[in-house]
Amino acid sequence: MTDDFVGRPSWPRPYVVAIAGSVAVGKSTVARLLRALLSRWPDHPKVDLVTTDGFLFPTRELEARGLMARKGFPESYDVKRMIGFLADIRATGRATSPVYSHQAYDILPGEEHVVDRPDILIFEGLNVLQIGAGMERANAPVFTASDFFDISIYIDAAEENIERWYLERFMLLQRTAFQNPASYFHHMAHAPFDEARAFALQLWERINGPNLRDNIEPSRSRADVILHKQADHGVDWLKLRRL
Ligand SMILES: Nc1ncnc2c1ncn2[C@@H]1O[C@H](COP(=O)(O)OP(=O)(O)O)[C@@H](O)[C@H]1O
Ligand SMILES: CC(C)(COP(=O)(O)O)[C@@H](O)C(=O)NCCC(=O)O
Repeated sequence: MTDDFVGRPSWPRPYVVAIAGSVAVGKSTVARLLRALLSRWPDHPKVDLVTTDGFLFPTRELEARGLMARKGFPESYDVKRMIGFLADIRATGRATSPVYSHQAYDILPGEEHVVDRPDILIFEGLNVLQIGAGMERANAPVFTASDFFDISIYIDAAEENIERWYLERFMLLQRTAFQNPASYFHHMAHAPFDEARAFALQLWERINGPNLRDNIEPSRSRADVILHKQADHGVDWLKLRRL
């Protein structure tokens, strides 16, 4: 009755789990594992997973704004659309998100991921705990993504390990995904090891490393849970802020 009066949904809304952390720290691995584990619980079988790379501006837009070397930085995301997505999930349990392809290195035109009343939504991305630039300004956002989370988990590790995981993943992709002529990095498919590694190191040193230090790590203290990984990906400690 009260819910009818204030216009809240009378069905149980999705429980939203946010997963944050650096590029290559293991967010998608943890998210997929969590999804598989939670799906097994008999009382909430429907678990959906959405990644925030779907809310990156398309390459065309990033190029127009001079942001191709700032991919993953706060200004490279359509934050308004992302908050709108989360607000729709809260209000109706249903929403659609654009789809990003690592192969195309771009948003896929015309494709969307439809979320339809899951019991649990895992919302994964390096920016989920960021509060947006210019909070002091008159046009400061009314909501931040965290307003829509039931629990948030920050995956943490020493930067030297994350950088190594990034380089290892790049070298693995060179032997596999980059071999596909449709891959954005196909020009690296046959590069000698040292050249490919130097290329990946530049991406880390110019984009992902600075983004970790300037924007991602500063959001860590907002997480409910910090899960710290050691060099072999094993979790050596876990901190709970509040539950
Ligand atoms: N538990 C793990 N054991 C072994 N390798 C892992 C583990 N977690 C992540 N990795 C590897 O580390 C790299 C980064 O993980 P990924 O989940 O892709 O990170 P993110 O989504 O944060 O960019 C990948 O190459 C992945 O295979
Ligand atoms: C799309 C991303 C911002 C998101 O990274 P993710 O959280 O999926 O690992 C990142 O993969 C990226 O493209 N960074 C820019 C530099 C690079 O190509 O690594």
